[in-house]
Amino acid sequence: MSHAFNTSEIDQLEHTSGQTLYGDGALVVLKGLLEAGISYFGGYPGAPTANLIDAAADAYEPVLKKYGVYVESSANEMSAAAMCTASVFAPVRGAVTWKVLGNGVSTDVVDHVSQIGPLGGCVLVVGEDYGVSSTTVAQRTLPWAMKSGIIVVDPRADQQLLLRMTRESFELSEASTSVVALLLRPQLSHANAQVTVGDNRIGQYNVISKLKEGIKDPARYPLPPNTQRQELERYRDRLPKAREYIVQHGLNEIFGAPDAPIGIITHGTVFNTVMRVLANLGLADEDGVTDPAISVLQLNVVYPLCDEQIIDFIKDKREVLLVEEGQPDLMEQQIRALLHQRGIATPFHGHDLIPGVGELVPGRVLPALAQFMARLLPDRAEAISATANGYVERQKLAATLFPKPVTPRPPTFCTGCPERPVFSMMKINEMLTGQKDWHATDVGCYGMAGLAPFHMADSNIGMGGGLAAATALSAISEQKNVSVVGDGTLWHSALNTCVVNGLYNKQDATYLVLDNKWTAMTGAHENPNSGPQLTGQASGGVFNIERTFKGLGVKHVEKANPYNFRDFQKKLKKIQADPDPQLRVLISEAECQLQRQRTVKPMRAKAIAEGKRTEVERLGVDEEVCVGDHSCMRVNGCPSLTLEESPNTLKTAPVAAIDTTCVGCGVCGEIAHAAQLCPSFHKVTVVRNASRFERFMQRLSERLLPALRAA
Ligand SMILES: O=C(O)C(=O)Cc1c[nH]c2ccccc12
Repeated sequence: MSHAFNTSEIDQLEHTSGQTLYGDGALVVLKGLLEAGISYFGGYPGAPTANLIDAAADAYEPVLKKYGVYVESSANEMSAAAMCTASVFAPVRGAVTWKVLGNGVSTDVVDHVSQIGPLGGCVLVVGEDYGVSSTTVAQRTLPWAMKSGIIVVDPRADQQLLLRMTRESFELSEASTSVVALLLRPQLSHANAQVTVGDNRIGQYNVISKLKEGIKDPARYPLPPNTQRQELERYRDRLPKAREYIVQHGLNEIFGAPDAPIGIITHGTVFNTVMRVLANLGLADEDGVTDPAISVLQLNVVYPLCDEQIIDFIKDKREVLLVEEGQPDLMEQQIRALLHQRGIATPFHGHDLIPGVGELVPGRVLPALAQFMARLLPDRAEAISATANGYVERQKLAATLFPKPVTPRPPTFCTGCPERPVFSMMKINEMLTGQKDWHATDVGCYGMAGLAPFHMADSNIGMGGGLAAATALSAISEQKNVSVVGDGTLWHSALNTCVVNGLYNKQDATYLVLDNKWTAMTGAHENPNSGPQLTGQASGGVFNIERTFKGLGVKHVEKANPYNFRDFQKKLKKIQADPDPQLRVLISEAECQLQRQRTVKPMRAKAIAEGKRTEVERLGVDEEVCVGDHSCMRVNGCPSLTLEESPNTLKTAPVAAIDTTCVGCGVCGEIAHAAQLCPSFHKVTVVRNASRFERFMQRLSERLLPALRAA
């Protein structure tokens, strides 16, 4: 199925040297991978590189297949990492992708690949997100990579450079027999730009032109005594070769005159923030040309650091400021140690001036940079401080221009989402019985149950670890455990981590499996449960959740449709009342509503255009009947359900109203009834291309109704 890219975008992947490509960072990286001549690509979706998986899926049939690239949607990050072994035992290039938190999932396998060292370029495209715009844990890839001898490429936000760095990552990997992590931050993956491309290459060995056999070399097995030798070679030979490549090929860049008296060192897309702030302070122009007093060393590779390059940059400067984002501040520690070791006395600043924790957005860098520059450029100090203060003042002023604080809009379940009724029911049960269960959830849409109006994700600890997070709690607490997992996370890792663990250790818990057929939260990706593979090819397995649980020996398995409130409620109560102290499973089965609408809407539009009769159901609220108690909303949170001023001036409370985005799932009406009998909800059937008889009846009632009202 189509993911995010249209045909004209994908066609550009075959553009040749000198032609252009317009697209987002994911498309640019995929072009770079083709220019590098990869033989395999895989990964597990996660923001901010889920769109790279989309691009590969959309490009598979028209492009990647022709180039003989093996493409897989890996079961999890560890599977993806394990695939990189192809580059260890054959001279083939390949790339895999995942988000920063996936580093941990992949670690054991990546550590082995990295220790032996790949023969063909091996690149991990990691979605870096220290600003947690799409992630739960603030984390840098750098410390993880350093402990495993993985090279880290962290390009500034410039798509042309990103294309080059994607290709160079493979060269760098081969030159140093090392794994390379190419950081793709949201500022790059989600920004569109035009780039000039190169020619694609076809890998020497691939799906079409196959390798005879892998290189069998017991001397490279990661077992002692090879292990100790590999560790020695990694630090004695391989990383120095990486440094050599980085310097010789100018992967790091200097902006401004290298002998300018004031130096700034930065990395990744933090560079763009620094340049923006310098421009705001009048110390650079909008094109990034800095004031003659300032030069900037941009590290597009943050590990390994190239000692001589850094020393050369710093040694004759008056002062240098390192603008490093986040913790641990490993770049700062390394540079400080290096300066100390070489006896270089240039005053060096870092997190003593720059905020040490959190994303370095312009507003946080500006005061620090202004203070640093004003001190070093006394003749311009007044102007710099005035500009900086002006920004701060204007920010304060802007805040006062809003009459009230802006209403917070936490993310929530989509209109018609089949997961909402499950939490509504549990919330209503809690209200009616006063019994508060412990809800250990996982990573997925259902994690949003932790937000208003449910507050029902008591622990949300890592992908695939939800139920397991409650094993000790189940044993040492009197509270009942009701844990929740989605189908995507179940097949990613929870099946082993939670289910096998819970059954083996006889955990007393109710496990709710929200089976919506998609890895929905990443932007609707295929998982074993969805049917075909990401590439559209048929899957080789049967992934039946109910049978899987029964096969593992779960005695009590129930399955229900969450839109059928009464039946679901009955089964939920039954399973919770089961006194047997072991794992009980309730599967909630209904397709992700967004995905369903993506199939249903075009079909409906076609039917309407063909003059066929169609029906759409919508819910409505009778504003005269609604008393404004909002029981329909309090345990709901549907984005289509909102408030309107009451038409009745005697009723002061705003009434409930449903907008036209309603998909007619009926949950709000059910909730209103379950929470308190509510007569104001009604269902409307919108009929298109109505039959003659229907139109006749409509005209008749239009004529009769006024007469009846008058009577
Ligand atoms: O939707 C996302 O981007 C996620 O956070 C999902 C996800 C994918 N792989 C992971 C590994 C650890 C934690 C979360 C994820």
